[in-house]
Order: sequence, then structure tokens, then C-alpha cells
Amino acid sequence: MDNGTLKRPRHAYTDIVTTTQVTLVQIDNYGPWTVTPEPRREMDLQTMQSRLFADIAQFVGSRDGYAFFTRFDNMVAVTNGLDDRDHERLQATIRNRYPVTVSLGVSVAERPIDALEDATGRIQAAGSAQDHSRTEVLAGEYVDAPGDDDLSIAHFDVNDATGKYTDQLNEFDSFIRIEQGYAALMKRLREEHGALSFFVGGDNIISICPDMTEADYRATIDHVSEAADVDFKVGVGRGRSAHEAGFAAKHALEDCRYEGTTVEFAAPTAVTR
Ligand SMILES: Nc1nc2c(ncn2[C@@H]2O[C@H](COP(=O)(O)OP(=O)(O)OP(=O)(O)O)[C@@H](O)[C@H]2O)c(=O)[nH]1
Repeated sequence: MDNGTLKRPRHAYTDIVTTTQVTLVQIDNYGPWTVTPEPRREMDLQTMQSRLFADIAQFVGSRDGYAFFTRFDNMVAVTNGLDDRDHERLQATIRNRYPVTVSLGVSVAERPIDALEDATGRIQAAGSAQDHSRTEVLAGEYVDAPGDDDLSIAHFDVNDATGKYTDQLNEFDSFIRIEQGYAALMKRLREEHGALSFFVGGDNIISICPDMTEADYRATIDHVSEAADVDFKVGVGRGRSAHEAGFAAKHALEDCRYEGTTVEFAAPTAVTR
């Protein structure tokens, strides 16, 4: 038998239901704080926000979760593997080191958007983001029986962004192209599949997805190509944690590069540490 001709099954994970634990991180009463006692210097706010995100990313990442900066005053994390004590500890370490506190809403669902919707509702039920008496809400539910394939993460990358944009256009026009691709991709995946997609730098977008087929990913990429004239490829991985699923997705993306393909699923046994 010629092992070189063996192909991995493309639908390696189909029909394995996802279980995504999402945490909404919301800075308490941040709007008023930015203008009290008078408007604060913008670069001071940018520095504080990016350091806060860096610390949250490190805290969550060291426990194999993923954190995304989204709007900076609100951040979204995928926290399978983190329990209520981890979340309490996160609130404490921020309270001890920053001039702001954070509220955390946590929820679990098959579709990532449903988990985020419920996590958001738990914070909103406790009061407004600009209610000065609402601080450090911690309200949530957590995965109680973790499974090896709970999370599905797709790592999207623009085809030849360097040759088409970075080496051809000024940085602002490159940025517009990538952002338009991102906007079309995030909207399509949210509307059709309830996935959550986040720009993570360069030409890369990481999507937290429910179980999706190769045809689903192809249709998504075709739609974005038509709507925004930006061409993506994608690697998809499953795992017990965001790190495991995301790392497998990165390996699958390398397979796309090697094979010249548009969609690749990581083998279930992919080395993910
Ligand atoms: N966050 C993140 N950014 C990455 C990663 N890999 C590459 N990048 C970013 O993407 C940019 C473009 O790199 P590539 O995607 O390798 O380049 P490309 O020209 O699109 O080439 P192909 O992807 O092979 O088509 C880099 O400058 C980085 O900013 C990654 O794993 N994570």
C-alpha cells in the first residue's frame, strides 16, 4: 500500500456536538471613568486598555483558554477548563493592579453565540455597564463534564496577503482590505452558524465555531470572496481547550499551505501541546 496516497477524512469531526464556555469580561463603569474628573489623555487610556488585555490574555492563556480584545472595554474569552475560582482570581488580580474592576458573565452552549448571549444577559441583569454601584459581578455556569472535542476553532488566513497587499499598498489601504474581509467573514459566520470571529493581527482571524462541514466552510469563504473580494483559507481543529483546538487549527492551516487547499481539518490525533 502506498501511504503517500492516503487522505485524511475531510469530515473528521462532523456530528460531534460542540460545548463552548464563553466569558464576557466587562470593565465596570468605564465610560464615566475615562472622563473623570476630566477627559483623560487618549494614549494613557490606550496603554491601560492594552495592558489590561495583555494580562487577561496571559491569565486565560496560561490555563489554555483564549481571550480576544474585541472593543477593549468589553472582551470575550473562551474559558473551557476555567472554573469559578479561576474567574474570582482573575477579578482579584485586576482589582489589585488596575484603577478599574471587571465584571464576568460565563455561560455554556453548543453554539458560541448562544453562550455569549447568555453570559451577557447575566451581567446585564445585575445592572448597566455605567452603573457605578455595579462592580465585580461574577455570574455564570461552567462546563461540568469536559470532553476531548468540546471546542471547534477555525483559523482563517488571507491568501498571499503579503504579495497582494503588504508589498503593494500603503498600510492604511492594506488595512481597509483586510478589515473588509474580516467584516464579511465575521457577519456571515455569526448569521449562518452562530460562530464568533476575532481579528488577531496581520491577516488572521480566529473563529469559535459550532460543528461545521467542509461544505459550510467553503460556502463561507466563497461568500466572502464575492462580497469583499478577499480570499481566505482555513484550518479547523477540535480540542478540550481553546489552546488544543486552536493549535490543531494552526497545523491544519499549514496543511492548506502545503497542499494548496482551501479547507483542512486537523487529524483527530494531531499533536496539540
Ligand atoms: N495572530 C497571528 N498572526 C499571524 C499568524 N501567522 C501569521 N500571522 C500574521 O499574518 C501576517 C501575514 O503572514 P502570512 O499569513 O504567513 O503571509 P501571507 O502572505 O498571507 O502568506 P500565506 O498565508 O502563505 O498565503 C504576518 O505578518 C503576521 O502578522 C498566526 O499564527 N497568528
